[in-house]
Amino acid sequence: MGSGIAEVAARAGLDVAVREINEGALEAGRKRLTSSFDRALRGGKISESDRDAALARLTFTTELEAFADRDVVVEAIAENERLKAEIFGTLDKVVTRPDAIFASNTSSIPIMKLGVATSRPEQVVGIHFFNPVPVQKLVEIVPSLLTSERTVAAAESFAAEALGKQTIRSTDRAGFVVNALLVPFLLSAIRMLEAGLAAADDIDNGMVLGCAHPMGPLKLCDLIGLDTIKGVADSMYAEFKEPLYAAPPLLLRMVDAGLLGRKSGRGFHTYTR
Ligand SMILES: CC(=O)CC(=O)SCCNC(=O)CCNC(=O)[C@H](O)C(C)(C)COP(=O)(O)OP(=O)(O)OC[C@H]1O[C@@H](n2cnc3c(N)ncnc32)[C@H](O)[C@@H]1OP(=O)(O)O
Repeated sequence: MGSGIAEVAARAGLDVAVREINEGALEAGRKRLTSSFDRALRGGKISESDRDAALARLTFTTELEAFADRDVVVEAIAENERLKAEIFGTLDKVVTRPDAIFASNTSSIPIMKLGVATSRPEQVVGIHFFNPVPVQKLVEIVPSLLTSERTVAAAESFAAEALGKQTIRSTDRAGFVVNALLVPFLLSAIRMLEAGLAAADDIDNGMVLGCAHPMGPLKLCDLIGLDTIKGVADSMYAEFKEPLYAAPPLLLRMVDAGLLGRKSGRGFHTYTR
């Protein structure tokens, strides 16, 4: 989702620094961004000169130090609490702006856990985007118990006024608003497939043609990434101990097998990249 967030911010006229863990990941991210810009160009959503201007506003780096002077930093790494807390601890040391906003795009990890990894928990907030970021209008704004009202207002203004998204506020509970409703539905679809009740295409067609969903639940799992679904389910299960949030064995096996959905070429469906 990081590339989608960077794209939306650059198209909105902001100066954006993108950091990836190594050169390979950086190149892959740059390619994703370029092809998404090209898609917007083909679809007539952006002119060639606006695309070039947006691309010129993006810088790519492997160094976290590039964020020293930033107003807003949005973390969008894998759903792993330990890694996210480590990144927030490092960002706290690296970002020199005293009033910077430290945001996480986490779907399910408590913002409080990330806030207390810094010396500035009042400046840490959830800014949660949805896939595909350039298309979905919603952003969830998630203050922790220690987030200041100034930070929440700045996060809302960043998402709504700067990026043109629509915001809702959520309490800092795993899953927030949308995933608390969506993830049990997606896990139910996986359990239905696992139980042999119906084929993947039939489950997907059922919800698309019967309930007018834009895509079926198994295709949506593939779009989000099966590792991400597992990470979100694990966080929600850890928080509430509700069986409906427990990742089904089929999901666990597919993640172990590297069948992660669109990004790996195969999940519940197969994709050509
Ligand atoms: C896990 C979490 O924490 C959070 C989450 O992300 S939960 C997931 C939330 N997302 C969803 O539920 C997605 C539901 N699905 C959809 O909205 C749609 O199926 C979809 C937008 C993904 C694709 O739509 P579609 O009609 O099947 O395909 P398509 O016609 O190719 O695309 C529709 C539009 O979206 C654009 N689009 C599709 N994928 C895109 C992408 N990856 N990037 C940019 N634009 C994209 C297309 O250009 C097209 O735009 P126009 O209508 O202006 O031409």
